[in-house]
Amino acid sequence: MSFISIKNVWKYYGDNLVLERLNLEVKQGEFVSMVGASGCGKSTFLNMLLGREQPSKGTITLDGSTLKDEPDADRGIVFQKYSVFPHLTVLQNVMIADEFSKAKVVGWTFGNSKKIIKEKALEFINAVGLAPAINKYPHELSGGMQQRLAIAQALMKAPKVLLLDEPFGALDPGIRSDMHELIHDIWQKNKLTIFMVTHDIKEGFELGSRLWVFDKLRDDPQAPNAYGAQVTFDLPLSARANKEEVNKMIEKVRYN
Ligand SMILES: Nc1ncnc2c1ncn2[C@@H]1O[C@H](COP(=O)(O)OP(=O)(O)OP(=O)(O)O)[C@@H](O)[C@H]1O
Repeated sequence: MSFISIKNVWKYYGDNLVLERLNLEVKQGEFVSMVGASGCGKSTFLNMLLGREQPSKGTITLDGSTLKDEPDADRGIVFQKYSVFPHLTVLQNVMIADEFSKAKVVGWTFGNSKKIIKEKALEFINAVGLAPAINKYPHELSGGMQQRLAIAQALMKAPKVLLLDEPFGALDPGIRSDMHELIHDIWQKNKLTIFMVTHDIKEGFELGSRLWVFDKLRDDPQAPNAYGAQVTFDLPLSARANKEEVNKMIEKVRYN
């Protein structure tokens, strides 16, 4: 049985058919890069995986169960725009990700529970290289550091699936390549299943173990909302393909 199973999924917003006939199986530990034209439904697809949107037709199952219709600890998400709280320090921002889930009954965590959360937070802060900045506020951090903080927050809940919506789009090229190393290490060490939307096809090839291209197979200019996008390419990628291989594959996707 696949870890994530997408069976005949369609998504409409009103009369607008965004996605159609999605049939995909994903194994645990895969890193799926997703590319496609602007507006073709990539974020909509991520939102369905997160449980923030529901398929209009079809089913998505995780570990054999239909996805819960709201986000839960199984699935963490990192957006391009940083989701950190401006009035909290780095340490507080990471701790709060866990405190929210533990605080439902008592209102706030204290004592031993807080100590455990702090130790866990420090571990993730360390893993994303923010140890020297634990007492800094987000406005004192660079864009790359803020994105590292958002990743540490997402990892705090030990998600099985990490959803990345253009996580590095706002970063300078040098910082981007550091972030690529970081996310690659996190993926391998935590045996995560990752779905990443990117506009940078090269980034998609370099990071993913599989690449999906979203596109419309049918398009009617008179009725632009009549057909939805599908996954028109599903390419397995060797882990960290070399540059020459990446360039060849990019050409293949462009000219088909
Ligand atoms: N909540 C919503 N209500 C109505 N329509 C929506 C909603 N969310 C998305 N859409 C529509 O669904 C289509 C796909 O949008 P989506 O954001 O998923 O595309 P995308 O591929 O992620 O685009 P981009 O690459 O520009 O981020 C668009 O036509 C958009 O207007």
